[in-house]
Amino acid sequence: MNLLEAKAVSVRLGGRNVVENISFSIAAGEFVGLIGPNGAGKSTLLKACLGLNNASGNILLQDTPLAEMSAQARGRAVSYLPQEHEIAWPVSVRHLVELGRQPWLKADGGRDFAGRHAIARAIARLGITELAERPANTLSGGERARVLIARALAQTTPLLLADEPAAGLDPAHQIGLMKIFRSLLSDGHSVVSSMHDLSLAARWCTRLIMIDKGHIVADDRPENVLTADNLRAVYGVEAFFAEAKGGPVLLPLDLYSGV
Ligand SMILES: Nc1ncnc2c1ncn2[C@@H]1O[C@H](COP(=O)(O)OP(=O)(O)OP(=O)(O)O)[C@@H](O)[C@H]1O
Repeated sequence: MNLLEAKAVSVRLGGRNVVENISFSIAAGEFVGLIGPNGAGKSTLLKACLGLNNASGNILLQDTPLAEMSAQARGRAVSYLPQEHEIAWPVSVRHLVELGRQPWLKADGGRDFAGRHAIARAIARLGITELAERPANTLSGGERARVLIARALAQTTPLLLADEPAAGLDPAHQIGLMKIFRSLLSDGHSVVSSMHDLSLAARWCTRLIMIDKGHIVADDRPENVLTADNLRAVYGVEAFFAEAKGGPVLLPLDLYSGV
């Protein structure tokens, strides 16, 4: 069973196809990096997989068409970390993380025992125990990002779709986040995450889907996607590649001159 299947998905915005005829599937135990330049269609594709925009084609979550699922069933199948980290209200960090349990709350008001564990685990994993009683709208950008990741993890879904989750995190927290995502795979969970840091993508993802102008240009193991040719053609950059003891290193060095 696939956790997610996208079949011929297109999204039309502002009079043009921003995502065009994209198909892919996500099995259990994958960490898929969604990469591509600004405006390539990554966020739009993630939103289409959640039913958040007016997409054509078919999306299936665990073999069930998204369109036939209740909001609660969707919330139990997939969690989402949006690119925007706006928190308008002075709710406590703990309460914000607790909101991740919404799809699991019982209509009879019965206690969500699994939820208590999930919330505590998510708070510990993201290292935000000290922040738990703080109003979430007073946090720094990186702290806010970690709180929202904790909320998504508290949802305990088999699939997490994350839109640039590493943006705004310092290097230690970026690596910590990559390790958390990788640790989810051993439970059969999967993560699909848009990302701009190609070194993180090369090192931590099990697979990369490279998008350009609304199309998939490569979908394979990181080393087969992050080639000099693809980086020139899609990003217009020349990059330095090396193999360090801890994994691959990829550093964009200059603009590709096209000669
Ligand atoms: N509501 C909208 N109306 C018109 N065009 C839109 C709308 N939303 C997004 N777009 C356009 O669709 C294209 C894809 O946007 P999207 O946010 O999916 O890109 P992205 O790959 O996530 O980019 P980034 O890396 O900059 O976050 C962009 O050119 C964007 O300007």
